[in-house]
Amino acid sequence: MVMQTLKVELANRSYPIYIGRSLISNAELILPHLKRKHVAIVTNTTVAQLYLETLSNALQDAGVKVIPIILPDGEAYKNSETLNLIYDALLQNRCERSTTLIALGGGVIGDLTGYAAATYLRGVPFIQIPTTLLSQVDSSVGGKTGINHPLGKNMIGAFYQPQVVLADIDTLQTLPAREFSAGMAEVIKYGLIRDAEFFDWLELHIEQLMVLDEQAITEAIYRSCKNKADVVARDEHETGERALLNLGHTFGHAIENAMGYGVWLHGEAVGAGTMMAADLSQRMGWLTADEVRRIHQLLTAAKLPLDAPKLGVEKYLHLMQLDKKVADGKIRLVLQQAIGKSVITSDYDAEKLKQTLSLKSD
Ligand SMILES: O=C(O)C(=O)C[C@@H](O)[C@H](O)[C@H](O)COP(=O)(O)O
Repeated sequence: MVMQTLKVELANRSYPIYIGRSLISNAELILPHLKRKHVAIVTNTTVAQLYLETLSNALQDAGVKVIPIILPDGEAYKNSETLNLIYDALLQNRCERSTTLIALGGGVIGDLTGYAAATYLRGVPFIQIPTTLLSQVDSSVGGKTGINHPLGKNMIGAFYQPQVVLADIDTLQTLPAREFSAGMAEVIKYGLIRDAEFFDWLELHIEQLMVLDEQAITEAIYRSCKNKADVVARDEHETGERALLNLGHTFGHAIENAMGYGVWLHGEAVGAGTMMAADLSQRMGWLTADEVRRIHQLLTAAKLPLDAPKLGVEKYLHLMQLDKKVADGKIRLVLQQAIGKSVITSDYDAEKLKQTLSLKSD
C-alpha cells in the first residue's frame, strides 16, 4: 500500500504527516526538514531496543550526526526530572539552535521532546516519529507538548508544532495489545465528536482493525489525523473548537491522577471517561439509549476497560476542577448531542453530573 500524505495547514508553520510502512528507515522524508545535519533522537528504553538503530543508521548513512537520548519508559516519567535529563544531554553535547530533536516513541516521548524543543535555547526544531497508535492518531499532531505535575496532567507545557510527522505503521506490530486498545479510544473519539460517517465505518471495520489489517489501519490513522488536522488548523491554541478533542479527558485525567500516572493508560482512562460523558449526555436527554449502546459496544469491541474506578463524587469533582478547560471556577465538559455532534459546555445539570460520577446505573 502506498504512503498517505496529509498537511496540517498553519501558514508558515504548516507541516506534512506521512502514514505508511518502513518510514523509519527512510531518511529522505527527514532530510528536507533539517536545518543542519545534526539531530538528537529522544526515545525510551523499550523503543530504543526496537527502532533506534534503524533510524540512526538511516540518518548516519545520509551523513547526519546522531545523539541518542534514552529515557525511562512510562507515563510516570513524564515530569520535570525526566525533562531535565533531555536538557542535560543537549547541553553536554553542545547542541545548537540548528540541532533538530527527533521524538521516537509514544505520547510521553512526543510530549516531553516537544516541550524540550520549545524551551531549549528558547526553541529548536523537532520532528515527531510516533510509534504507538495513540501517538500516531493524536498526540504527535497539533503541537500540544508538556509534562505532568503532581497536581494535574499536562499542567506545564507549550503549543509548539513539529516540522513533520512520520507515522510508520510497522511499529504497531510490536505494540502491546493493551496499548493498541488505548489508542483506539482516541480513534473512536473523532467519530464521536465530529464525524458520524467515520463512527459508522469503525463499527463495520473494528474486527479488521483489532487484527491490524494494513488497509483498515492506514485508513483509520488517515481519517483520524485528517479530523485532527482540520480542527487544529482552525483553532491552534484551543480558544474554541479544539476543546472538543478533549472528549472524555476531564473524567479521564481525574482517573489517571487518582490512580497514579501509568496505572491506567491514558487511552484507557479516556475510554472510561468517554462512557461517563455519554452517560451524562443521555441523562441530559441529548443521546438516546441506542446511541449510548453503540458507543459502549464499539469501545468494548476495542477491548477497552470501561468500568471507571469508584473514587467517590467529591474526589472526582475535586480532580476535575484542575482541568485546563475550567472557566470562572466552573467545570466545562465535552458532551454529546448525537454521535458525530459534540459541544463544550458548562450548561449541564450539576445533579446529573453527580449521578454520573456516582457510577450507579438507574
Ligand atoms: O490535541 C488536543 O487538543 C487534545 O486535547 C488531544 C488530547 O487527546 C490529548 O490527550 C491532549 O494531550 C490533552 O490535552 P490537555 O490540554 O487536556 O492536557
